[in-house]
Amino acid sequence: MSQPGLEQPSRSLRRSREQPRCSHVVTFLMASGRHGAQRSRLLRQEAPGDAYSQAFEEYYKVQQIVAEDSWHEFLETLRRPMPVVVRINRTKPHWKDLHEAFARDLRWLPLSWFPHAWECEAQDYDDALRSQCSSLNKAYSLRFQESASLLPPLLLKIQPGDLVLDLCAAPGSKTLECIELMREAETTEDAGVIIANDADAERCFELLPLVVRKARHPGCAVVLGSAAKYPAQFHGPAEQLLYDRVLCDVPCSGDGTLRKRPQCWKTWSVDFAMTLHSKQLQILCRGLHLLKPGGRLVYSTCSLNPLENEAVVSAALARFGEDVVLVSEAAAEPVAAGLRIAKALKAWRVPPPEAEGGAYYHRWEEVPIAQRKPKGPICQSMFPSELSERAGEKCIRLNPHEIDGSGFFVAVFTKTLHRAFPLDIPRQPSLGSQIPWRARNQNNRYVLVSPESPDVRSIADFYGLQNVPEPLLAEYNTKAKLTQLNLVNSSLLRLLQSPLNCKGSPLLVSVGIPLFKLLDENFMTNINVQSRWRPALEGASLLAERMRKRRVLLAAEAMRQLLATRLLPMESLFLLAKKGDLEGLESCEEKLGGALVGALDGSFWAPCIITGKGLELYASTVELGDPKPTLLPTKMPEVLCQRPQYLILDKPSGLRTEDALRFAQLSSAAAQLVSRLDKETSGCLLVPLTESSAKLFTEQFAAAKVKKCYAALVLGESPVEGEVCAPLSLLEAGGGSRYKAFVDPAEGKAASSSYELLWHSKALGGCSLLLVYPKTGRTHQIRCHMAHIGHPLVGDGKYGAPMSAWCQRLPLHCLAIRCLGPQGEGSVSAFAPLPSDFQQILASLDDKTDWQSLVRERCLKT
Ligand SMILES: C[S@@+](CC[C@H](N)C(=O)[O-])C[C@H]1O[C@@H](n2cnc3c(N)ncnc32)[C@H](O)[C@@H]1O
Repeated sequence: MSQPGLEQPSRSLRRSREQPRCSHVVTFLMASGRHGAQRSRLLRQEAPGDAYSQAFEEYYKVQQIVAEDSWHEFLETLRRPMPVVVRINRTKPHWKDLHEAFARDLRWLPLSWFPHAWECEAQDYDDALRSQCSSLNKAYSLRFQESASLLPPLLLKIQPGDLVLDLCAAPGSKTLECIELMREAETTEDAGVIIANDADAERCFELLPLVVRKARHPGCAVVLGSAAKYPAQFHGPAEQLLYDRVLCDVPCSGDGTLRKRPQCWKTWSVDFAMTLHSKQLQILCRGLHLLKPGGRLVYSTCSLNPLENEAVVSAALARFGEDVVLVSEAAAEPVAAGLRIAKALKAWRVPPPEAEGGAYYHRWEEVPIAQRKPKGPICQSMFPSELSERAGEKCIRLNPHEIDGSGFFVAVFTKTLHRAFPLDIPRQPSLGSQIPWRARNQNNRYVLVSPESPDVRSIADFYGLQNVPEPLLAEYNTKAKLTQLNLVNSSLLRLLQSPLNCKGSPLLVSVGIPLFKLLDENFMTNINVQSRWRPALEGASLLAERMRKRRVLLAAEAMRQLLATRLLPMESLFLLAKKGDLEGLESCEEKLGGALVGALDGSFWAPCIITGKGLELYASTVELGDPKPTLLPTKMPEVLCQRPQYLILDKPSGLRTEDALRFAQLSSAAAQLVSRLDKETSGCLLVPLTESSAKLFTEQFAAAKVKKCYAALVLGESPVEGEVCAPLSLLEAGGGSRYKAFVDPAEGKAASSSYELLWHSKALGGCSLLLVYPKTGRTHQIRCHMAHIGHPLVGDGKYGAPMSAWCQRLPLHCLAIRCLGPQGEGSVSAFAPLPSDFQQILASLDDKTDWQSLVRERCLKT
């Protein structure tokens, strides 16, 4: 699965999927003893949007969708925010740069089973990262996609040249993923067709074409129509056109995605899923009918409900008999690469309608007539059958707590035999070279146009186009005026020309890649007709290869200016040309009209118009994106000391200890954690690089033999020196960091810290700079001990200090560390100078003191 030529991050850096990330929460809840109920309530109250539904819990407990001992973990996972997952678009020229930027950024982990997808914990996904990723998403350098939803296209196993039908495509994430997979597998540019169908007109017109065109695939068409009635098409009088791959990502109740939409807990109901079952079954059956023998169909939902999943699959198996089979080992490769899948259900029960209440039904015969379709919501196909055992064995469930994502269901079918449905005999004769969709519905606006037609010739002359790309479909507006030329591939053209049979009239919403678009009538009224055609963004790089005229190249700085200001004035064009920063202006004989503007290295093309003002950008900069997209550098630890057996890092505030470890693992895969610093605390972090040094350091930490010195800025005037001996326990708490320590004389673990006062000020309400020497290393020890003696750290809201606008980080820094080193290496020691953000806080109290020297001298003296 790895990409040749690009180094993959080491496997050792990948998070083990065997250890769910919420395991500490679960362990905590299970081991919570007498405080258990109270703490569990605490968590529930703090869950986003009060994420709780009694009906949900009752229903899924009856259905036994997870093992009893996983129930709490399952529920708690559904209440936590999800990690953010992005998939890098490998059809973009600079995708490797972006991939490497993700690899360098310690906040992101690669998804082991999907190449070039990256995952970031919700708490690390701050506003700056969100805005960067959202720009990259708009420019289609990457795509946000939940990890579970990456699976269905992968399991389609798309092959070069496949005909793919995506029956429920909007908003188009999986269509895009299919196109990317298709491109990867393609041997020629022309191969492969994907039809993106959806029944929602608004999504189909407004969203889907915009999304799928981002992939610039000439073999992609968007169709508006009901999946259950998707038309049959024919090669000849009797040979039905069948698809190699069909995706049925059906509309569903979506309760697998409650983590993403916590507001839906409130509206969750048993009845909703019941209304969807029949529609899902119809869509799946239509998909199976349109599948080629030997082809693959993937049925998927983001629902947890067996009525939408296993029941639909069992019913379809019953309808198609031996003609279709479920693929076992469908997810073998992703599983081998680390994806955790769960077995599907073999048995389930059907609930009575919510308003009726009562016991759940085991068998169809138990259902009262009034509750059976058409009077009631229940139908026979909702019940398990003798085929459910087989379905349960081969279908795949992705459980939220096992993948730390959404709940998902996937079934993969293949077909052994195609039987024509009597209704699918063609009623319409072939229309030769034309597109029969138009004959069935005049709203279908596409007509095949020859490159030799006068319209196309005049555009080709204006732009000096050698070899007009073809086949071309002309798009007409409602006034029968030609407004757009689209490039399709020959496979898509063949498919669109095949006679079709349908009662309704599906609508071709968009086809292929727009190459040229007609400018609006009100724009530049003084130019001639051919100048009114401008290159479209989607076809820009394809046209640039063939255009001999109206193709302008800009140096990087001039390109940046054009993108920033959207206009390069006429005077500056001549100046740029004189300096050699602009080429090709002379090719725009007819000065006004469309042009393509590219970076000098040819990697980036943008449609423009030359107007009386100058060169104007005619595309959204958001869609164009950054010519060389990347991520801003993240915080990295510094290496204070490196020996074969260990590293001492200077961890910046804001970086998690786990991320510092991943940095250390770049030196040695055996690096491990034997101590921690809070995310907001900076300073010395000792990381052993071998098993023997890990053992040695662990023993010393346990025996309180590791000497540490911290700088801490606390509230109030502290005594000149002192010692706090107060046993500590941990309580789960909300906010970014999950734990809170509290002094617990009865059951706490022994903890002691001594301190000395370095400096005191009455400014800003009074505060003291201390050197603190923790003898033990309990979680939040210094923060809790200082709060305990009435001097919490400045701004440390978790331990009772008010927020301080002038103190933007936790003022706690581990200055020095010392302990016994591995044999032959003497003692281990390092000093981490006060970081600049800590110094700035001190400077806002007193900008005359040399804080660095003051702290260093006192620390090293002791
Ligand atoms: C789960 S979403 C599909 C998500 C999409 N595959 C993606 O990955 O972006 C289900 C889609 O089915 C569409 N839909 C609902 N009923 C339909 C029908 N009868 N035929 C086709 N599409 C339908 C909805 O409009 C919705 O866009």
